[in-house]
Amino acid sequence: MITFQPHIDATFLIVLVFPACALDSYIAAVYEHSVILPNVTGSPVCPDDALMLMNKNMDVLEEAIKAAAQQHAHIIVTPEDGIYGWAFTRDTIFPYLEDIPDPQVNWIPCTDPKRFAPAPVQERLSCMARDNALYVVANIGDKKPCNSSDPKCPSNGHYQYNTNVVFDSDGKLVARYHKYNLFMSETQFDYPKEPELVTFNTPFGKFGLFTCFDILFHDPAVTLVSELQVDTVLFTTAWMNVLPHLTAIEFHSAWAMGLGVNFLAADTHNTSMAMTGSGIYAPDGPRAFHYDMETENGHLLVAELSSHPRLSPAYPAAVNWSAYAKSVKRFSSDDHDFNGIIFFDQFTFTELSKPEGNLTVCQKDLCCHLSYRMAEKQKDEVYVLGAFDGLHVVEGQYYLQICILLKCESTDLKTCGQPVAIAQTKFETFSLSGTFGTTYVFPEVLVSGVQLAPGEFQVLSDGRLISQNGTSKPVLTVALFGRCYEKDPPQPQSTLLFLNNGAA
Ligand SMILES: CC(C)(CO)[C@@H](O)C(=O)NCCC(=O)NCCS
Repeated sequence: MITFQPHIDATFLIVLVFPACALDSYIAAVYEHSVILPNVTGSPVCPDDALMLMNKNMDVLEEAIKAAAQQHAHIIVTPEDGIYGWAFTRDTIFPYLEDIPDPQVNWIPCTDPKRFAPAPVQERLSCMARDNALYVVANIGDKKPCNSSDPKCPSNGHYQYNTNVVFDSDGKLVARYHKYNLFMSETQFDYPKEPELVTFNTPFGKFGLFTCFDILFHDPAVTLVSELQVDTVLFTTAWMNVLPHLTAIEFHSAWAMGLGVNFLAADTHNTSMAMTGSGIYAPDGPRAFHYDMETENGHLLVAELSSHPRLSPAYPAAVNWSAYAKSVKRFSSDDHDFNGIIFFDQFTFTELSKPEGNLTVCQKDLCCHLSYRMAEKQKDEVYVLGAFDGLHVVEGQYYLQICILLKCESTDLKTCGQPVAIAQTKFETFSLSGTFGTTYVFPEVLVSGVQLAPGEFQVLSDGRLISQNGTSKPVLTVALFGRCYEKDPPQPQSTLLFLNNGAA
């Protein structure tokens, strides 16, 4: 605090010389928001009605932001589509959009609201950040005028972008990111011509941001970490959970671990769309997470993180994901292999028929090895080990290599791979590995009730995902989710491609 005193005191000098002292750790908050949706209309509403709906959502976000500030949070992330929802056409979303300037203009909307007016949403978000003295991350819609000299200019004369914005603790706009990998239903938005690598520096580390479906692809997500070396990723999402391997908390925590970054994931909450699952994840495991399919309530998470997780002594040395698996021979024959489907992909499975054992299952270039011991083999539960090496083509195209241990939906082997949320079987130990042809592997562990198991498993430098003492809750899924980005079709994937290939 600068106090007005006639002499220059020590506090004043420190503030002058170190305007922001570096912090070794900071307090992060994410808010899972149960978004108030507009009525579905065929024609656009007027701007006042659009703002009224957005203000209702911002009323709720403001309470969460105040509560986070009371718990001394330095930054809070709020979800994708959290201010206006998602059921739009290009025309009906238009009244919800604002022209969001490049942050280089140095703008505090709260103190200078008319400079790029009309911008009531940016003004209010900026004031929430300023009044509560913390960074606020939100997802809103940007519109950018274009004209007929641009052959790609949409017919309404505007590009429309799904956009993350960040306001610092003075309320200044410090980052703007336009979503690149739009999900199939997002026909209301355009994608930017090139993926944007958006970062900003704070006294508590370097931050990068992207949105939802971006997490499945190389750009900008992987580049932000591997080349721009961000410490923490800010992630807004409206994630529709897919068991057994693509639930929000499971996949987002695995991405943080696989790439070795902090990851703040704020999910929209809407149980009818299977949207729930937010978290504060560090490279060595989750610090806080939330999954709730029982209520329609929002939920605030607050936890402390290291500002530079890669510098911490606990940070694991680089992992060679295939070292162990390539050094051993097959554990078991393929005599009892069978096929099954996980989320439209045909896996090769083999059953864990004994209470303990060593198994191998292969598909194409990928062999997966499992060593395990169950606490007790339950008669009414069946587990399998599975392998998949191929291009996933439904709701997007991306090349996968996956090793997975999962509980089948029933004792009928035909149900293996179908969603199941509850289990009874505890494992005393497991060790899973695979002969991956990629360095991008995300280690997943999901336990009964769709929960995470912080601190109950680890990755060894030879690529084994192990649990020495088992997890305290019964196992749903243990997986090594590998991504072979170089085998993907070109990015980004247009809506047209989804229309041609989208099954479901
Ligand atoms: C898990 C996944 C990828 C399976 O296809 C899918 O269910 C999913 O959550 N996709 C990302 C959703 C997204 O971008 N939402 C924003 C607009 S509604």
